Amino acid sequence: MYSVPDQSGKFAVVTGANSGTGKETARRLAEAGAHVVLAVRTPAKGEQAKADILARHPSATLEVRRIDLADLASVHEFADGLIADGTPLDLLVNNAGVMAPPQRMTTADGFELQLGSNYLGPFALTLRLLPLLLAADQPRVATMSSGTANFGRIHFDDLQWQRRRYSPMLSYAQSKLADLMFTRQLATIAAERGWKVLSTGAHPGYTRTNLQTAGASLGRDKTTRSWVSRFDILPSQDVEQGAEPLLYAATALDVAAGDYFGPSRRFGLVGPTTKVRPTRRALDDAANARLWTESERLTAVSLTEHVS
Ligand SMILES: NC(=O)c1ccc[n+]([C@@H]2O[C@H](COP(=O)([O-])OP(=O)(O)OC[C@H]3O[C@@H](n4cnc5c(N)ncnc54)[C@H](O)[C@@H]3O)[C@@H](O)[C@H]2O)c1
Repeated sequence: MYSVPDQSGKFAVVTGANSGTGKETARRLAEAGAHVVLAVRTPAKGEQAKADILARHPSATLEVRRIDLADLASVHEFADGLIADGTPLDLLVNNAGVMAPPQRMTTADGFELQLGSNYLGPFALTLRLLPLLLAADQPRVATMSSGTANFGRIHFDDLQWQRRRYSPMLSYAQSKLADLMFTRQLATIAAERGWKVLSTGAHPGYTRTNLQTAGASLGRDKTTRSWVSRFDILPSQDVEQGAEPLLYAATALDVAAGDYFGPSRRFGLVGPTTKVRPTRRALDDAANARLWTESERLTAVSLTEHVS
C-alpha cells in the first residue's frame, strides 16, 4: 500500500468526499495530518463521512462544505467562502463525478450533466481557487479521470450532445477525457507562467463504489447496461485500492507536472500504482488549449479575471 507522506500543516479540498474514492482519499489525507475540507453536494452525507473518518482517526481535522458541481452558482459560493477565509490551499482534489444517466440530462446552467458535473464544474472551481493555490508553498491539483477517457472524443462542434443521439457512456468518456486534457493544459499554463502549482491526474481502475449504481438508480438504457456489464469482466478493486492512484497523484514526491497515474495490471490482476501514458488525444496541445478556451467561454470563468 502507498504510504502517504506527512501532510501536517497542509490544507486540502476533496470534492465528492462523502463516498467512494473521495471519502477514502480524504481519510488518508487526514490520517497523514492534512486539514481536509469535505466538499460535498449533500452536507448531511458529508457529516456522516466526517464522523466515519473521525471514528477511525480521532485527531483528524475535517470540515464539511457544500458544493454542487452541477451548478456554477454553488461553485462560486464555495470558492467565495474559501477565498474569504484566505487560507492558502495546498491541495485541490477534483474527484467528484457521475456516470451514465439514463438519458440526456442537464445541469442548473444547462450543460449536459456529465460534461457539466465531471468537467466544467471542476474547471470553474480550479480557476476560482487558483489564487489560493498560488499562495501556498507547493500547491497541487489532482484530477480524477477514468480509463474510459481512452474511448472518449471531444466533439467541439457538439460538446453538449445536442445534435447527436445521446450515448450516456460516450458522453461520460468525453467528460473524463476532458479531465485529462485539463490536467495537461493546466500543467502547460503553469510552466508558461512560472507557477509552482503542480497539475496531476489519475484513474482508479474499475473500483466497487456507488458510481455504477448512482447512475443506474436513475434507470439505464440497453446500450449503457451492456457497457457497464462489460466492466464486470475487468478485475475490480475495493475502494482502498481504487483511491491509491489519486492519492499518489495528490501527494507523491516523485511526480512531474502533467503526470497521470493508474493501477498497474499484470496477468489480469490489479497491481500497485504506476505512471500511465495518457491516450494520444490528451497529448494534443492544440486541442487541450482549444478545450480550455471553450471552457472559459462556457463557464464565464477565465484566468485573466481571477489570476493576475
Ligand atoms: N469506480 C470506478 O470504477 C471509477 C472508474 C473510473 C473513474 N472513476 C471516477 O472516480 C471518481 C469518484 O467516483 P467513485 O467511484 O468514488 O463513485 P461515487 O459515486 O462513490 O463518488 C462520486 C462522488 O461524486 C459526488 N458528486 C456527483 N455529482 C456531484 C455534484 N454535482 N456535485 C458534488 N458532488 C458530486 C457524489 O456525491 C459522490 O460523493 C469519479 O470522478 C469517477 O468518474 C471511478
